[in-house]
Amino acid sequence: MTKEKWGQLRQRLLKTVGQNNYKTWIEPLEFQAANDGIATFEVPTNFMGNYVSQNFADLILHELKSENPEICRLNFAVSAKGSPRVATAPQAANTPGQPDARTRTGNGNAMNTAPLDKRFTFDNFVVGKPNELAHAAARRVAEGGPVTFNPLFLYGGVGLGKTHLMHAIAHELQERRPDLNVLYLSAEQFMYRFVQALRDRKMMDFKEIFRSVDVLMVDDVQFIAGKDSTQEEFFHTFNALVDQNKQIIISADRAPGEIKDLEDRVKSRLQCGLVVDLHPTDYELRLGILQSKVEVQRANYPDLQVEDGVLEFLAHRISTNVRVLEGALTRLFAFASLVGREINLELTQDCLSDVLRASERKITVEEIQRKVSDHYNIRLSDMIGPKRLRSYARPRQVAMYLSKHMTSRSLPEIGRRFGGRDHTTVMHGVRRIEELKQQDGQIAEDLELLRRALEA
Ligand SMILES: Nc1ncnc2c1ncn2[C@@H]1O[C@H](COP(=O)(O)OP(=O)(O)OP(=O)(O)O)[C@@H](O)[C@H]1O
Repeated sequence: MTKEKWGQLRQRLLKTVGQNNYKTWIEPLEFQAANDGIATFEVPTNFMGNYVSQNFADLILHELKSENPEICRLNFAVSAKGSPRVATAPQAANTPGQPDARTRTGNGNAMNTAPLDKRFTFDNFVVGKPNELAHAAARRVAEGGPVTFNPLFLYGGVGLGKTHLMHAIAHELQERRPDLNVLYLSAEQFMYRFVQALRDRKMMDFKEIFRSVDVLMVDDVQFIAGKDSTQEEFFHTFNALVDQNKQIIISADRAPGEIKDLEDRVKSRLQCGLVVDLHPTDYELRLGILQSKVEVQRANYPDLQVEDGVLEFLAHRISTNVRVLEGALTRLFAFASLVGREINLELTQDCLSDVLRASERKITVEEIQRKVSDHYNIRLSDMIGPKRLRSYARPRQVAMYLSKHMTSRSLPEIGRRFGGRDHTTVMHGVRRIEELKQQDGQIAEDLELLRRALEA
């Protein structure tokens, strides 16, 4: 393998990954060497190395193997050259430290932004596997350096920390780049301002304010779905800022492509930067968050002790979202302080019995069948019935797969609920989806979406 050969191979990747991904992630990789089956690339940042390794490693390996079948692993080494090279998506970057001539100083702008929560800082954000990529991307944008991905689109289920990260970016930018004009608001506020400007015939002012920010942050963008004029205005604002190479950060409860009633052109704009997902929390992350939030509670209740095992118990039992977890802890401290008792397992079960019961909610096979048939737009009776057409069989297999993984039902029990099918049919269906999940991005996306909807 030589650098020249890599130059040729990566052209093939351009076709597979598309222009935007190619420019952002593949082009900046500098091939160094291939030794002992390991191909080493130099990357401008750790973040880029991680992202490429998680998302494009298989494709890159596939191309490299066509040249040198011995290559079986990739290694990404951060460039020692210092300043990161900027991937050019979609415009050339600003030079850090040299604000654009149009930049207005300070944070005060004529538009009322949503107030930032002082607690939502990077220091208070606990990082684990499910949110590490979102956190790294947010940190990167918060440096206020060259615009590498525009927009940064953060999405995830309820209470997983999207707003926290957005505020953390805004706080950090205020600190590092006080010269930048940062505007944070919810999509609802965007719409409200827009409607107000229309009503007061102040559209020119509205446009002027939104087009003169350096960083625009819009939270919960799914809110503008179905609101045609607001979407239209948002689209123009978005384009104007991207044209000026101003950073845009968006959050939503789902991926751009999954937001119903959002115009295709808006979806496609939202997808053209970096889209990162905050995954549902795992046990370790929940425990980490609880430990960090206990410290906060201790400031209010310095005399209260938490017995060993309580946090582990909560992290196990409350897996819905971080907001619920946080609320449970606040309640626990308040309750313990009122009754003058130590926080132990018994008190926790007494005080939080309703929260714990709610978290025990069991997902049923019937619920899964309903959700899956809605998702694929087929009738429930066709999903359960005998028809073997692919358009029914695939959703049926998806529902079998989810039933196997999200309920405690055995294969024969699942079979019975699918029109009395044999357990081997269920097993075959589950295996088929397991295979497809690896090969077919659409199936993987459907599964993730359905799992989230069922867990919500
Ligand atoms: N990783 C984390 N570390 C510390 N706190 C967290 C973390 N994730 C979420 N939280 C806390 O959970 C609460 C809910 O988070 P946040 O409001 O950011 O969620 P969200 O994803 O914006 O939810 P929604 O979709 O409801 O707007 C906040 O108090 C936040 O500080």
